[in-house]
Amino acid sequence: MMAMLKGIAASDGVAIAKAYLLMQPDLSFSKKTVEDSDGELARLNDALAKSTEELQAIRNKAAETLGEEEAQVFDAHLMVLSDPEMIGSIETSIRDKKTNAEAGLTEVTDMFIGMFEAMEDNPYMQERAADIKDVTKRVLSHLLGVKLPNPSMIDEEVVVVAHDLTPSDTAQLDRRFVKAFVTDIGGRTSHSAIMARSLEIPAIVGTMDITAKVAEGDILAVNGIDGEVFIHPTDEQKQAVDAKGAEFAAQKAEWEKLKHAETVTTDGKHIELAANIGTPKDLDGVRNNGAEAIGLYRTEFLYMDSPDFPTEEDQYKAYKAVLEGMDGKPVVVRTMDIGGDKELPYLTLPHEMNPFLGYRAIRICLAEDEMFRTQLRALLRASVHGPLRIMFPMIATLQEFREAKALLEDEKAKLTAEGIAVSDEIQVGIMIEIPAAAVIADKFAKEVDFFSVGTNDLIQYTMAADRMNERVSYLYQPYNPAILRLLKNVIDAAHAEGKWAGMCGEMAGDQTAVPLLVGLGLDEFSMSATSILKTRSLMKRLDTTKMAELAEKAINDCDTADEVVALVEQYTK
Ligand SMILES: C=C(OP(=O)(O)O)C(=O)O
Ligand SMILES: [Mg+2]
Repeated sequence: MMAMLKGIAASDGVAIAKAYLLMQPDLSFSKKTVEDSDGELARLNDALAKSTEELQAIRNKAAETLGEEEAQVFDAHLMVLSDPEMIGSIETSIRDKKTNAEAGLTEVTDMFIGMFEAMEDNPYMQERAADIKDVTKRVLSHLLGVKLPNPSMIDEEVVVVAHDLTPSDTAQLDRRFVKAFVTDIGGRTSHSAIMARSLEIPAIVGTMDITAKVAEGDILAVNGIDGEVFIHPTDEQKQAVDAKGAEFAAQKAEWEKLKHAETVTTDGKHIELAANIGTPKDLDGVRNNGAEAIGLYRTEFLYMDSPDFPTEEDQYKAYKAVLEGMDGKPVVVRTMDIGGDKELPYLTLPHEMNPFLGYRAIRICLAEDEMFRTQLRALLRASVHGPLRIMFPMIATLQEFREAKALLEDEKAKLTAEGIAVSDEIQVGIMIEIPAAAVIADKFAKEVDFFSVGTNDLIQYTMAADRMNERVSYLYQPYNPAILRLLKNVIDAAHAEGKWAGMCGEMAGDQTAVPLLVGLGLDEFSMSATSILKTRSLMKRLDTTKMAELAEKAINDCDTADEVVALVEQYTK
């Protein structure tokens, strides 16, 4: 029997290629007494040499594809490998204690890691501890003869199979070679899934156990449209997946024709279709998909792509590039939203039971106000290069908004006093992604210039269903009447104060949600660039009066999400 696994369809497209397991191998070993110390020392030297060679190759590849600065982290690893004090101590330990190389290595590196980690106030030493941990893993893998995965070194066509992919793993994937990825865990709004959609890499998440069912090199046929993966596919299964791919390509070609078209409903209402980006490099995709604006620039990726906090100048350059690249079209830049599933290697955050409910986004920014001020200054300086809209994430209370806005005003006043030009037209808004803010949207609407609803978080907080957890994905219900009522409250509150309401969560590009959102009067829809053209195609078939009736019925008459879906189908037939 050829196995078929179902998961959550996270990024459209199909692929047939062999599996590349991106998994941490088992690096456990037992400590042994070995009389032949010379033999163990030779094993150690061999593992050190192989690790050096491997790291040099990874370093060169990183310099080539990501730039010299990004490659520097590997220089730090190479330095650990050639540190005479550490290597000398490992050799002494192997010889004097007559242990195997694995035990000698970890005894010494554990000691250094413990010592550096204890220097809690010294970020430099914390980083050294992380470097030593990484290098120890690599040397151990050679001693044990197992493979450490290196996503950046993939140079043939593969389907990446992993338990989970972090956003930084995903950023390293080279789409020339990585034809798809499939994971055990995750949800449609995990950041790796969102990134797969912008990179146009077909993806399936939340299969539960693909890593237990697939071995390195197994052929996989991935249908990212329906969330199906075939292990050792038969010829018929391959043909079916290829046919699905061809059908999708034909549909994409149809949508392509709308690249320069206006987004207007059948009754002539214009709706702004915007794109979400993570870096200025995404601008090509934005232009190729005919976006009318940028509705969300997730600036935390600028921080994640950098070996240390990006300087004001680095940030200014990135924001300027995006504003200029959009050629006069509006750009919503969201201030840093680290935390949850997005981590910074150089910002040690406390380990938390519930990171999505913890220290993240604006909460960090208001506490680390110097870091925040740097970003605000960079944004204010960039504001002269195009219509900039600044947005604060994870706002729960009015105090937070006021405090953030006051810091912005303060930096603006300082820049002006220094004679540096700042635009007077900057709009300042917030993400609505915490139910508390959605409920008192009327209060916020008096003070902000706009709202952008972050449904990825708003749904998880409202339904108490982790957006990353496939086990509760059945509760992650964008069409639940509870969510629709919250959205109505937010949109109506904005309009009552003459403000605009947009949405930059994934729901904005969800084809079942779009008719409802048009009916609720949402002004701006921001989504992965790759969803724009199909959404434009859909909007051009909708009538706003009919959709308003649909939305009203969904909110007042439907009891469940399923009933809402059935109603949408009836209204869009
Ligand atoms: C757009 C959102 O922000 P992020 O996905 O980055 O949390 C959201 O929460 O909907
Ligand atoms: Mg969010």
